[in-house]
Amino acid sequence: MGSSGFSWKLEDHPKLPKGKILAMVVLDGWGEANPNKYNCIHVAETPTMDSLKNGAPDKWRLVRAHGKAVGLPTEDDMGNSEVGHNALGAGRIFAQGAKLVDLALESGKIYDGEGFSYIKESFATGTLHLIGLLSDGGVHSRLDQLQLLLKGASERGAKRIRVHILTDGRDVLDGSSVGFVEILENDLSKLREKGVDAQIASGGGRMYVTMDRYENDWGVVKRGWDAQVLGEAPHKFKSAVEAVKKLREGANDQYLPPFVIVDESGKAVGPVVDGDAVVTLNFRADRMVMLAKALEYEDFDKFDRIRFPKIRYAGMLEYDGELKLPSKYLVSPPEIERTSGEYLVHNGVSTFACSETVKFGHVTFFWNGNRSGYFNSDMEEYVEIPSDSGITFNVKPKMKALEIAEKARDAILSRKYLQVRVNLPNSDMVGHTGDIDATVVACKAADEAVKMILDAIEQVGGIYVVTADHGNAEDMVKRNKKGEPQLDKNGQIQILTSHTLEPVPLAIGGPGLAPGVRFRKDVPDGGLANVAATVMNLHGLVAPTDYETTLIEVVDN
Ligand SMILES: O=C(O)[C@H](O)COP(=O)(O)O
Ligand SMILES: [Mn+2]
Ligand SMILES: [Mn+2]
Repeated sequence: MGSSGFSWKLEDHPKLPKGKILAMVVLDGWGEANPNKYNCIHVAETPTMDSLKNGAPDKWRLVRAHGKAVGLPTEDDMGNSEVGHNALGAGRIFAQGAKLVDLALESGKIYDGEGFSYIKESFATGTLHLIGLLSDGGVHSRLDQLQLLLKGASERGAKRIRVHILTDGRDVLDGSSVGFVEILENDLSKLREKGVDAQIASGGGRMYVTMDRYENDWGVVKRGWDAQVLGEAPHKFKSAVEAVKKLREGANDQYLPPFVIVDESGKAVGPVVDGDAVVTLNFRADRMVMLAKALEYEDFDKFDRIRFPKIRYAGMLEYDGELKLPSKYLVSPPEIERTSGEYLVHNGVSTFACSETVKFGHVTFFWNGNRSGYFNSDMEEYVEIPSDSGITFNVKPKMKALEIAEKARDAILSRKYLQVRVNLPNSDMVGHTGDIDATVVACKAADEAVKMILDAIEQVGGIYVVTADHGNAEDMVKRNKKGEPQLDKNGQIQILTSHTLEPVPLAIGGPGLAPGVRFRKDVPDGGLANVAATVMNLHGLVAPTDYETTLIEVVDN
């Protein structure tokens, strides 16, 4: 015990044994909603998940996975992977990036911080570049925060501003990009009236330009770099509204090719040059870390940057607490410390975690409170299965679910680890494409993967915990206030590519689960943050007192 009285040691649970092998399965984007034809989980054959739901009613329940339950600003905020895995892993609810940026902008504190002072040094002679996702999705960024920052920066001396937009269509409806660009253009023209030289300089669809994650495909970041920093892209336009309208003829918002805005003489209006300031607008880390590395690291070999301008760069947030990246940021991230993963290794629970690349950081980095690397490499093993790159996942909806399940199975059967944790990406990644038939295939594949893991748990006499981080595949249509599918102006239903506000299932079981364990009835509002204490109990440990309460009780039979 340290002088502060803090100790990593957790008390033994009075009734539950230690030493059981536990599988922690997170189905990404698997919510619970009314059965209908837009509910791909309902339409798909999912016998394993169905049996968990119908087999043992006191061992299956729903938990909240959106809004305030996961630290988001309002109950209208859908859940997402970052906040969902943060809550699952940390066992407490932290005000998340979206909320912290809101507060910093509202109070004006964002302008008093070290990050803003740093970029401000460039305002007198350089250009301020803002790069980020342009939508009101609230998952990675929010339009209103960009609007406030534009106003705030111009009032504080930014005389030349260039915005590099990434169109969304993933956390918001496909096709909505045009409207967001129009709003931004309107704001920029008002700034110009006030004498600020403000323009959109480049753009592209988020999944094709810049916002790759976990180093799945550096080519995506390079495409962005070329447009944003070098001012080079295959498509050149005089206006961003025109660019997006035109490029949408060939691709959805998420996949628009890169473009640059050029002046009358055909010259790009906003490459990044020595002496400029750059802010990456996204508060969420996973899809900004790669660009942050390209902007910040002197030594960098992921692609040829051609030119590495000397700039003052700040992230909206610090994106990686372990790497301290970026070194300058406008708003401090939530301090997610003492996560369950760190406690467990201190209490003898060896851990194996696995997913494929596109979700690998979810069960490691997000799970551990936005921290990369191991807590204790002797007790942890994290395995990444390479994802396919350069495709949209409706083309291969089974993704690597089988391979992930096999790795988990082998880890369970090896009896080397007391916790085997996986993320199964299918329902989320394919759900985001908006392809309903493919999403049905995806859900079935995830269900089969769950079965393989539960079978292994059966063999070793272990325990399973199956849950999800937020909804997605259970509702693939935009609905009106009455809950009916919403039609667009051509009378077509509007496909919902985004996550949802639905709760997610939580199931426990397995031969190692002590008799008498069941879900308590007195935590009806339980959310993802309650899962960590629950899992600690199932490892035979009592959770720290400041964790959200456990969802289980042990009754004498
Ligand atoms: O980044 C994405 O793919 C979406 O914006 C959110 O999905 P995730 O939160 O499930 O990663
Ligand atoms: Mn997710
Ligand atoms: Mn998702």
